[in-house]
Amino acid sequence: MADSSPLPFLPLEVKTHSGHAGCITLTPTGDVLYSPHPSSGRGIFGWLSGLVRPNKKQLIPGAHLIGAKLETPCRFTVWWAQPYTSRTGCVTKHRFKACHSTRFETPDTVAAQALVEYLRRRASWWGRASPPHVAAIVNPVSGKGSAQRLMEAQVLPLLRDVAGLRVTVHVTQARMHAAELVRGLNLSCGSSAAEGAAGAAAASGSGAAPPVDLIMFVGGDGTLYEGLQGLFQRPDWEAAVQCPMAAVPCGSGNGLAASAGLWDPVTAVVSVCRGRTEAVDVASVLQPPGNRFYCLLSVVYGSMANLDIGTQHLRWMGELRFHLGGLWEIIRGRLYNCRIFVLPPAGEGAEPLARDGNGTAGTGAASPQAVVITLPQGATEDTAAGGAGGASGAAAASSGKAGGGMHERLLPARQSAGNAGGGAGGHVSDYPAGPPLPLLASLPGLPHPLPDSLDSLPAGWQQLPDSFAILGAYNTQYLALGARANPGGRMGDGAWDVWHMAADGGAHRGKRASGGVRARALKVLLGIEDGGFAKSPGVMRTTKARALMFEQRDSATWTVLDGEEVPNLPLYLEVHQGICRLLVAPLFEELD
Ligand SMILES: Nc1ncnc2c1ncn2[C@@H]1O[C@H](COP(=O)(O)OP(=O)(O)OP(=O)(O)O)[C@@H](O)[C@H]1O
Repeated sequence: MADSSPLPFLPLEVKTHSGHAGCITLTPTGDVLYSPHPSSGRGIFGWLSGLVRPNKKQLIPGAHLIGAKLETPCRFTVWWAQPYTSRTGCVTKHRFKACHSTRFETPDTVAAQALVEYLRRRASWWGRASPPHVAAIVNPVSGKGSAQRLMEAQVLPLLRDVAGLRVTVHVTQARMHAAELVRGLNLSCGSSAAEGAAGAAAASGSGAAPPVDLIMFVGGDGTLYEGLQGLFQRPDWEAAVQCPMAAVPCGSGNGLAASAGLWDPVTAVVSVCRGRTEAVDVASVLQPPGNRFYCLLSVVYGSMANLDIGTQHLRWMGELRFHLGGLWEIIRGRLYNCRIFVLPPAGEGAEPLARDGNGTAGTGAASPQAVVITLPQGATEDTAAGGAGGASGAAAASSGKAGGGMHERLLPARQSAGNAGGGAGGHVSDYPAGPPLPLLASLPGLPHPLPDSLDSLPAGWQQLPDSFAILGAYNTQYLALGARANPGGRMGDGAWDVWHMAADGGAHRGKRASGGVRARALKVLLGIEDGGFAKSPGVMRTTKARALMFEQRDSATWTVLDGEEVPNLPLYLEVHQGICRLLVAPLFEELD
């Protein structure tokens, strides 16, 4: 942090707000030092006030600086981020709070301005000469509805007034508005498409907006998910995906923020100032007849979906709703049917499964399951379907419910070109263009419905059991601030982790989970906050997947991408390794 360049405005003579005189300098190691002059108080009153408020040296470590705030042309405070830790089970969370010095006054307004800008540039401008431009997309209804207040009370004052960053605030007006806003941004790493510039100008209500260096989502995971759709819909998506994204936790779950170490809004702001990013995988998800979604957090089904979508009416509770939903699932104890095939990374096999004579994966190797959920509206357990016929019934029911309407508006559905190679899901060429899908493209067609066995699939694919208590595919470690559902996961390793608690075969092929399964599900619930459940052998299994095919065969639940419901149709997922950049905390580390 040492700075050898001459700083003509230093040392700067100042007075503290209590009237003591002193000077501000920089130490050789880059720390900001305020040193009071001896006997600098104003006569007897200064001496007395010195007793009450000792006029001491203040040393602000350069490594912790975030900037300075100019309150008037001649008054300013110096700000830094104080590191502290909190602990959840075995996880140590590195966090920051924002602190500021006493208020300094100087008649030399030019020097004050120069010092403030110097400190901001050195601390928070990512080594640039001019401040980065942050586009903040704020969802006013996420979480308990306090995102906009947090933005105005905590985030904006620090980012704009202390760090000196350029911040453009866009408040979402409706569902999917975040996608529209991202499509319209003029990104510094995107093309200067007229559409982008015009959109940004319109969105901000001003003239031409400067190019955006970071897209910051102030809300929950759903807000970022919607923004991600917009990013990949841009004609310049190949360049645009290089623009880092940040998740400021103001939603209910905030799994992405947690997975990046942004535990609270202030820690997120400090992380923006530090500007550390990591490459993260994003998965393309294809759904017939022509929809393509992008997600970077999770695909969940059954109990994990129900505890999220089934508790939307409890949104006012914040994250507590997920725990209550999970508990309810355990009490009800239900198993869910689906069909799932995974393609593990080369050299890695899926969990060994018993096979019957015709190559179908059996369920004998898996152990009991857990539990479940709040049923989708109008669904009863009796409507749960176990076969392909049931799947189409479920799909029909869901298409009435989810309708795909929101998504189809976003990603206009195209009619499949046909059964290319025999799959009614079509071929990848029938879906919107985007990042290449070599694994799915190598299939003769996207099978719809999914086959009963591996026989028609190329070598390498594996089949998982078809009845689960818990099933989720995760990219990141956290699903919510208090749910480390994927301990040890790596969000840039090119594979997603499929966690499953499968039915036990025979006696447990019905819809009810056994007592043993409920007990294991309870272990998951109790140990999910820090991921401790994974240390108990046999509670859940995990399989890595570069691609997967999934079909819902139970109408009593939902399929959910990054916390957002998608139509009840087969989905085909392929991971794009490290395709996007995510802002992470300064001390970010993915734990084993
Ligand atoms: N102005 C708005 N009015 C109504 N809904 C909106 C508006 N802006 C965004 N939304 C919707 O709000 C929903 C919830 O947002 P988000 O997912 O960010 O919060 P959350 O569900 O509380 O958090 P998490 O996903 O982390 O659990 C999203 O599905 C989004 O479509």
